[in-house]
Amino acid sequence: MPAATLDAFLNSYLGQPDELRSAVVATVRQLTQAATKIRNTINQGVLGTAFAGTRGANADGDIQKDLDIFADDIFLDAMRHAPVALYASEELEQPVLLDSKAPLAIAIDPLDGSSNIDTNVSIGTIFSLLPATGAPDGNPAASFLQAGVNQLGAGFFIYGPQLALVLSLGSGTHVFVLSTRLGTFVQAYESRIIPQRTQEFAINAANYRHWDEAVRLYIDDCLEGIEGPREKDFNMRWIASLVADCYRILMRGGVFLYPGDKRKGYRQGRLRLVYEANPIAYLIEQAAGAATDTITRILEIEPESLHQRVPVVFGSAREVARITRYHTEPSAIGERAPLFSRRGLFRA
Ligand SMILES: O=P(O)(O)OC[C@H]1O[C@](O)(COP(=O)(O)O)[C@@H](O)[C@@H]1O
Ligand SMILES: [Mg+2]
Ligand SMILES: [Mg+2]
Repeated sequence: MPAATLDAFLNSYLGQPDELRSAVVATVRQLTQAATKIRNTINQGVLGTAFAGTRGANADGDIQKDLDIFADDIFLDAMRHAPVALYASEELEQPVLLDSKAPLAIAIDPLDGSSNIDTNVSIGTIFSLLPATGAPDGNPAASFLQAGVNQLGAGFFIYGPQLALVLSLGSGTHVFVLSTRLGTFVQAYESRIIPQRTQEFAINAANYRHWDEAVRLYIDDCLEGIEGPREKDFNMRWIASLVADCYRILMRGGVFLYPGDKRKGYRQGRLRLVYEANPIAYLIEQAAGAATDTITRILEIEPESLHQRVPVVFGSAREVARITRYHTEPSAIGERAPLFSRRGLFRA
C-alpha cells in the first residue's frame, strides 16, 4: 500500500528514529519548503525577464543565470534550518560550513537545466545527502569526496507542469507530486521499476563528430533500426534538462548518454559527479536501472574534487550494459553492421 503523502512516507522511514534518519527527514522537509518557494516564484510569470538574465560564470566556468543564484540562496538559507554541517553547490566554489556538529553534508545542483529557463521547459533541483565526515585535513570538501554508494539519500525536484519530488532513501525510488489543493506532497507511485530493455535513447546528437568511436558506433546501430544489427527501430529524446530526461526514463525506460568528447573541456563530459551524476545514479539504481561512466559504476567512483565532471550513461539496465560492451569489447569497434550478425555480440 503506497503511503498517501510525503509526510507518511517520511514517518514510516523514521521507524525507530536514530540521529541520521531524523536528520535526513528534517532535511528533506526543509528542501520541500525551499522547492515550493522556488516553484511559487517561477509561477509568478517572470520567466524570460528577471530570471533568465545572466550573471557571470560559476566555479566551473558555466554561465550563471539569475535563477541559478536565486535558487542557490533559497536552498542555502533552508539548510541553515536543517541538521546540515556542510552545503556544497554547483554555484559556489567551496562548500559552506553551517554547523560543524550536524551529521549531514548536502551537495546540490540548485537549478538544473538552466539553458531551458527562457524556453519554459522543465527545470529542477538535484540533491545528494551524505554523512558529514569532518575535515581532519582542514579541507571542507572532504565530506563530498566519498563514493556515491555512501549516500544516505538522494532526489530531485522537477519544476514542470507538476512540481514533483523524486526521492530515494535507500529503499526504492518514489515520486511525490505537490497537491496545491491539499497543500502537501502526495505520493504518485510507490516505487518505480525501470524496464530492463528499451528502444529509446537520449543524447545530444549535435556532438556526433566529437564522440569517441564506441559511442558513434552504438548510436549508428540504433539509427539503423530494424535494418541494422539491433533489428528494431529506436526513438530519440533530448530535453537538455537532466531532471526531465531522468524523470521520463523513470516513467517509461530508456537510456541517457552524456559521454566525454573531443571538445575542449568535455573530455569527461559535461555533468558533475558529486551533485548530478551521483544522486541520479542512486535514484536510477534504486529503480532497478544502471548508471556508469560508460564502463565503471558511477556510485563506485571516488571523487577527486567537488566540481569534477564525469561521462554518464544511465537507464534501462540491459541497454546500459550493452553500451559498456561497445567500450570494452575491442572487436566491436570499427566493424560495421554486416559483421554483427555473424558475430552476434550485440544481439539482445
Ligand atoms: O546543452 P547540452 O550540452 O545538451 O547539455 C545539457 C545538459 O546540461 C545540463 O543543463 C547541465 O546542468 P546545469 O543546467 O545545472 O548546468 C543538464 O541538465 C543537461 O542534461
Ligand atoms: Mg545541472
Ligand atoms: Mg545547475
